[in-house]
Amino acid sequence: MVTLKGVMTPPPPGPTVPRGSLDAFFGLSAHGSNVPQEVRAGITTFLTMSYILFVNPQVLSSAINVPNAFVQLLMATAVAAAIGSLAMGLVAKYPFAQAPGMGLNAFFAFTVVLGLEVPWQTALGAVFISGVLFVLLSVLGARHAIVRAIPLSLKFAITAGIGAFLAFLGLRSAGIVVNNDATLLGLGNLTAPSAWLAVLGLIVTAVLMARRVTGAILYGILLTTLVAVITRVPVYVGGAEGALQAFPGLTGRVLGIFDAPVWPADLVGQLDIAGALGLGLLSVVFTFFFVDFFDATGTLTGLAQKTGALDENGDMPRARRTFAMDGLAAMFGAFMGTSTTTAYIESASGIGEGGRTGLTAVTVGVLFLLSMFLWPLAAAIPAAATAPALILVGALMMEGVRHIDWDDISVSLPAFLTVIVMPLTFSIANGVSLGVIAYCAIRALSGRAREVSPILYVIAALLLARYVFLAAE
Ligand SMILES: Nc1ncnc2[nH]cnc12
Repeated sequence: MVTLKGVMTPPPPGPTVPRGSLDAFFGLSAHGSNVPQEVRAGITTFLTMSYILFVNPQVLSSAINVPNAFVQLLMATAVAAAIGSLAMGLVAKYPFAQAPGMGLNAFFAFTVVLGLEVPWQTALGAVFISGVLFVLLSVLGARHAIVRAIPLSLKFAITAGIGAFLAFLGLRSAGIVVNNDATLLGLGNLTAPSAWLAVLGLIVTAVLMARRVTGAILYGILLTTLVAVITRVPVYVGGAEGALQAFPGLTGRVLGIFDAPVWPADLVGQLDIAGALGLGLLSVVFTFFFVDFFDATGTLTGLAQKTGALDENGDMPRARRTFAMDGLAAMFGAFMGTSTTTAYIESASGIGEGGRTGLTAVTVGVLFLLSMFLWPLAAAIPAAATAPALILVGALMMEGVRHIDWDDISVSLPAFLTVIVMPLTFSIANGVSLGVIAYCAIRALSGRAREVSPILYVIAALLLARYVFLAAE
């Protein structure tokens, strides 16, 4: 059995008397934090997730046909991320930022719109309905009951799996791990600019962290960006010259870093909820809901664990509100014209930087709003500069696996599957699913059926049914 004894992070020492209204609202000193620390954490999280401003429009514009689709989608992404992060910071008061999720956007574009030929407006309606379901389950407490039924060993494994997934995202975005037709994955060309920049950033950031420099991750990102800009290596989308034209922020013209926001008028309010309620779309709505549910459950539990916020039972304070904010963000994002907005695992980088309260998420929200003006500057941060943060945070999130009982195969195999399946299938939801199914199956068939919560059996059966159903489609 895994216990939380000796695992919980004790509250950091520090003053506990609120020193101002910001302090009182967010509980800064109670969490051993302060305004500069939270703002620094917010900037770090924003920088590690700012890629979504460009990647989400890239993915969605293949399915959403409106004039000037890329820029309109960029604005919709920025507003959805801003409102989602502000809501999380102000209502749930956790340092968790939100944005349109990877994976969910690809499912939206390639499977639902291009594959099933569902109009994009109807697909947005399906995202909205899945958000409503999510909020209802959260507020009614059903989601909480499900999370409570998940054993602690799997919760640690979920955090570690997300860490592995994050590291994989970083290694992949830097071109250190690449596609290989024979082996699926292989080592990239380490002398390519993106790869060597990321390796440089990784070493510099790790050394700064080893020397306990506060702000190590943020300095690592900024330093790597500076090297990229000074050396003008082709690490931006479209190569060096393409990047200089596409992102005027790189040309050195001070005014070039600003650009006027464009209101995404062709996207806002275009969702077709009535169309999505049709019976034929039930499985699409269910899939959006299911993936978001387990994605968010994994992400939020992992992040809460990382902030040291879980109580002695492994439960998260203010869970209903927190999850409701995730569902609400999905609803609002669909209204803006983007696929499911959800809590971001990249928030772990800001937490690693000391972010403990909602002020971190509020900072991220404000930066997303500013990025509607400053998006050319945000574009100056190459993926190679944020990759080291993802890899390092991934390493930090592995820490919990030491509390898993590796001598008990009924605990270790499900935990191991949870960890390994997330990066290998590019999905948090798949990792959680296979872990839960394996846990129930092994316990039930090895004479320990009663040690598992009945709720977990029901979930495992539903998850299994979903895989069978998917395979039959
Ligand atoms: N779907 C997702 N869930 C959590 N964090 C993410 N970061 C990028 N995509 C994500």
